[in-house]
Amino acid sequence: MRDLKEPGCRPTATPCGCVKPALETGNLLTEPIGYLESCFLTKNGTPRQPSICSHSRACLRIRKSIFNNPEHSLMGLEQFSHIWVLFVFHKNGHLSCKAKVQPPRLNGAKVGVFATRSPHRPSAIGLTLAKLEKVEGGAVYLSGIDMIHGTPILDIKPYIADYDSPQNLTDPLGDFSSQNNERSPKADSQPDGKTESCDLPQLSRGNEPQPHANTEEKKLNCLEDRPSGENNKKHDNTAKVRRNSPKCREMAADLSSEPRNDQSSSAAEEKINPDHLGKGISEKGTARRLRSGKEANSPPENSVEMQLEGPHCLPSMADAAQCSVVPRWVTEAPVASLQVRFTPHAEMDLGQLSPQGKPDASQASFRYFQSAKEARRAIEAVLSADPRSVYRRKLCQDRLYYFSVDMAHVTCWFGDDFAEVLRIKPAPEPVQMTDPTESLVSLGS
Ligand SMILES: C[S@@+](CC[C@H](N)C(=O)[O-])C[C@H]1O[C@@H](n2cnc3c(N)ncnc32)[C@H](O)[C@@H]1O
Repeated sequence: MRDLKEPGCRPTATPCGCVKPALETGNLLTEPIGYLESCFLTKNGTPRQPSICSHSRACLRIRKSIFNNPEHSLMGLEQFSHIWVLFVFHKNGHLSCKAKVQPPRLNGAKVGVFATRSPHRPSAIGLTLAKLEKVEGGAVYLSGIDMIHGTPILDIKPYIADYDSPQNLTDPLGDFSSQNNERSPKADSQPDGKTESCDLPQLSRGNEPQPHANTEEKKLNCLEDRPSGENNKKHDNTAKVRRNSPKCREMAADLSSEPRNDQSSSAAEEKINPDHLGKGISEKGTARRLRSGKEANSPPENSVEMQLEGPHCLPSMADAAQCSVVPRWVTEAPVASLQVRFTPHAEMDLGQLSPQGKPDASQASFRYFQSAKEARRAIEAVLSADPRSVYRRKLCQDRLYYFSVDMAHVTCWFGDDFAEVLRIKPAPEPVQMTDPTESLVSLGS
């Protein structure tokens, strides 16, 4: 095998005397294709993964400095339902070099940064799967996002289930479709020309294509290998619940993390024993969480390691190649979803924020949400996933929490298993997106 030498930081000279292009060394200076206009104004209250808040919305306008005719670069994209968005965590404050981080889902326990979706990573690059609402000229309209207003976008690519979802690569024995004696077409054509890839159309699904659902399905295929008929039956029911609930998708999604905070409590010192990081399909725990958020809350924080033990399904590497596997600490993390309630005052406040397009002179109006009801749903989704950092959750539990989504500036507080919205005021105007003259983004340190 050829020796791969560390390329070092400096560009090298080629025989012709030119400087070796940055692409060769990977030391990229790249230019954002655009800056996101997002309903989330600050990091506070921005969901940790796109699946948490399907009502969240954003717009990306391709910059004219990238393509003279931005609309040309988007031709054909409208035929896809979802796109990958690559972006820079530009509000991290500094570049992070912590090898271990503390995902909020693990409530203080640490894990390697590359095993998480933490924004704090050596190359501050984020990857989000967003729903493509529409393409209009040189602009792309998205929903289900987890990026803040002004985020520099490096690239977008279509989501193609056949390429991007491991279970679409093979069709192992024991999958649901064969069990039901129905062969499912790989792709269903939709009237609008979009192609929706779904292996299991006979199972009930939400209103919108759910790329994440495929991952769940493959996990279930693994579980089918379990010998007990009873288990299989249970799992069958679970499968249906999981597909129908957006919460299911959210659970596996929340792997974001915070940089280690030395002020945090001793629980933050909890470490995950690598021996316990077994890859397992955590059907049981997931079902338990779905049945009762409170129940899921019950294991004490220091039982994280215990929960990592005893996987229900330990696929071999061959199995793993056929299905998407996540460790149990992702699906069985000790942080449950919260109940969300609004005080009468907050309800009244919300009613006073008028929907977009029908502004009352005396009222603020939403830019991204179509109604106060939609805004309410978004606020509920954000809060039920508990957007607080581990530090805030543990040491500042009784402090008020603020965040802004679209035109709503929300004040709330948290109890043990609930979040209560106290006030909703008009948020400050977001910064207008203008094309900066200097926009080269240096990736990494
Ligand atoms: C955990 S990251 C996950 C992002 C992406 N889905 C991924 O997996 O790479 C999402 C969090 O990053 C933070 N965030 C979003 N946009 C950001 C930006 N432009 N700069 C810094 N932090 C950002 C928000 O606090 C949000 O909750």
